[in-house]
Amino acid sequence: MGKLAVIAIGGNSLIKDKKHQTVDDQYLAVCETVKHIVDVIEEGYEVIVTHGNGPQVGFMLRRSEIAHEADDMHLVPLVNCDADTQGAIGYQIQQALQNEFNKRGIKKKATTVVSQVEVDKNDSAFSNPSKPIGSFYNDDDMDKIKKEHPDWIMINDSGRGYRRVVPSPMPIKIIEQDSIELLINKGITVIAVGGGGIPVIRDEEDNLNGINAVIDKDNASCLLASELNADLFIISTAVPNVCINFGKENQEKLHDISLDRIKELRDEGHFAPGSMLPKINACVNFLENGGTKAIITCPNELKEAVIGNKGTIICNR
Ligand SMILES: Nc1ncnc2c1ncn2[C@@H]1O[C@H](COP(=O)(O)OP(=O)(O)O)[C@@H](O)[C@H]1O
Ligand SMILES: NC(=O)OP(=O)(O)O
Repeated sequence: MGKLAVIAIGGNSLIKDKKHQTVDDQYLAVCETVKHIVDVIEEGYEVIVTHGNGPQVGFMLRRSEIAHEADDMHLVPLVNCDADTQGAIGYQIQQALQNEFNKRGIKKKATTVVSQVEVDKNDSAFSNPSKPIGSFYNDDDMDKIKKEHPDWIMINDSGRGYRRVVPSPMPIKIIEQDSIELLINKGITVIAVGGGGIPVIRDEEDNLNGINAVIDKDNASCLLASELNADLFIISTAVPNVCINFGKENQEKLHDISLDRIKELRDEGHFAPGSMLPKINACVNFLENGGTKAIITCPNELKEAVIGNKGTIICNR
């Protein structure tokens, strides 16, 4: 097998803005992102694509709640919304990859693996929801939300608006890891641990059971990249570079940076919880687990970042 890259695509990066969040809009964004992923494959990497589902799983949950409120339809549990988004987004990425391979005359196949990820039922995240999902709300919306949904827990998501949060336990084990490895060793481009994976817990009889949560896809992708000893861990998001003083007048892009320096900047509080901080932590964990190179950038700079010219490149040195 050639070099292995795990590329994690952000759920928000598949949705350009509030006016472009239909399924068709998302497919166009997937097709655009996939072109850049295939560029990386053409650079000689076998690729596992992982993806987020933050916005999508929130939309799906809300649809189910609205149908329940309006027409007494049954509710869809959050864990099943995870599974639904994994299938729906995986389908789009798989189809777009296959079409792009065919267009470029690349004899490769793409396959999505429905992935369960084990978590600890005693994870403190279950009593401390922190994962933003669904739509962004502004100050005016918040008055209505407080009245109509007093049970929702809301946070300010990196100054982009308010979002509902749900528990996000740490991933412990990727249940389908062997199948993913088997496929990648056959040269198949795999889409896996979508939405961070479907969270499951293990009971005393060793049975797996779904649990309502949304695993952070950066953490699950890091676990997969570390377990498979990936040569490269890439997080593709909406910004070309990680910045210090993000959103301020003195904002500065980070290019090449060492593991030690990024940890210092993290500890100084430069990276917003719920958005950039989990990405930084995932890269740090990947490098501390033996990885050598992690990249954070946007889809259209993926190839240049892999070559070493763009993006934020964090190295273990
Ligand atoms: N220090 C930072 N540097 C760059 N972007 C940051 C920083 N802090 C927060 N952000 C925000 O984090 C976003 C990425 O997080 P998010 O949208 O949650 O990711 P995802 O693409 O995985 O859905 C960026 O688009 C940017 O708005
Ligand atoms: N599950 C998850 O981490 O999704 P996002 O990357 O879309 O937030």
